[in-house]
Amino acid sequence: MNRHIAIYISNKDHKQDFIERIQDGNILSDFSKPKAVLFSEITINKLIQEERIHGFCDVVTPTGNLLINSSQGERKKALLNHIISQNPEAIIVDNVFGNLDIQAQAEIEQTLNKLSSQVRILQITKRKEDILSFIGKVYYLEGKELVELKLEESDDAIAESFLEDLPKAYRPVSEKINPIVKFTDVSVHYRERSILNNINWEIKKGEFWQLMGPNGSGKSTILSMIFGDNPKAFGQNIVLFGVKKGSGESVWEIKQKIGYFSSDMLRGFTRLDSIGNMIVSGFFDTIGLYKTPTNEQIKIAQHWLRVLDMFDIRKQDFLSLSKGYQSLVLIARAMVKHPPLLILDEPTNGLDDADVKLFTQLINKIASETETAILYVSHRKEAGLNPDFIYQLTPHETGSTGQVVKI
Ligand SMILES: Nc1ncnc2c1ncn2[C@@H]1O[C@H](COP(=O)(O)OP(=O)(O)OP(=O)(O)O)[C@@H](O)[C@H]1O
Repeated sequence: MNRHIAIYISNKDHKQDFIERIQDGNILSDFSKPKAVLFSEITINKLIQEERIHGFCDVVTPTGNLLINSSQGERKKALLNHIISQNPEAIIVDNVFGNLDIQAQAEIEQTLNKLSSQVRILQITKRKEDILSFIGKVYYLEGKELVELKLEESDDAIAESFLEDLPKAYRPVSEKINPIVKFTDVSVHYRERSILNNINWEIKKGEFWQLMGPNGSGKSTILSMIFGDNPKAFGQNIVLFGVKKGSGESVWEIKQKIGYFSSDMLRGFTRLDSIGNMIVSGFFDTIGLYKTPTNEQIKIAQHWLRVLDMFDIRKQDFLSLSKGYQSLVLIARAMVKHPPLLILDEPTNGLDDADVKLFTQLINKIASETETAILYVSHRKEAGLNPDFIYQLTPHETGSTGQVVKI
């Protein structure tokens, strides 16, 4: 009999609590601690905490960098190698492919496949397409009970959502701000390692781009030079919104023109705030509302609430929403000021199948109804999400080069 099982969960299932119940032996006792080891971003975040406190942790990356200075993929591969070296009886594999590039996904699937002849594997997944090939039975949660799922019989269709038009531009994107982003011969090194080599790239008004590249190829480095205050941007030929980076504009001025959403943000919000306040706070780039919004700002935020069909629950606590609905609110928060550029950094990581479909509908709507350029960074090509162009990074010894892939 096949000993390996998957549990297909949704965002309503409170994954972390569920995993803790398993680890404590309250359910599926073959996978309790210390028999089973957890392969999850939850483990990686705990290890990074350890690094912050002690300056090191037991998991060593191939580059020798601390986990905190490693790319998402490097972290995951390092954790899996560490787990294998511990010779566990069983492994709980959570969100196995999140943040991994196509090659790393294949490598990890192969490693787990090999391990599956000696080690029992319990996969926890929110995406059907991620279910590992050697899994025997798939279950879902009904309350606290596990019920077998017949994949071929399950129906994932969702209704058309977001029927109301998006609000008109708060401040229309000026004709003069074009291109929105321009990199000319941008190269980056960390110590003696070359990361980016002569990147030449332009994002024009209203364009929808996907930035792709293997783990560690420099995607986050590019984003941090646009959105963050990465010192590596200093002295480079980067023009953002018509102004050369480093010529006097503050990070705050740049952030005013960018809407940003990353799945990591879902972990960052802990304070109690209403859904409505969360959206309005996007005008001020703050978490929580400290300034009094103008009537116009309130009207636009209310319009977004209606688009999301959340007007009637606007006073409800943001944290009471499922992760998928929190993502939609945070995208509205990023868009409320109608920025020239919307950055979506691994936005679907951790979302379930139904929420990804809602996300896709909302992003397609933003792409078709606004002048905002979209920069979407992900390894996944989500079905139904249609960027105009892909900018592909290809790693070399001398740093990654980039090329535009026509779709
Ligand atoms: N502060 C730093 N010091 C040293 N090396 C760094 C630092 N920040 C990033 N790197 C290295 O630069 C490389 C590019 O990292 P980056 O996070 O930009 O890649 P990525 O394409 O976003 O990867 P992923 O898809 O895995 O998130 C990695 O090898 C990483 O280890």
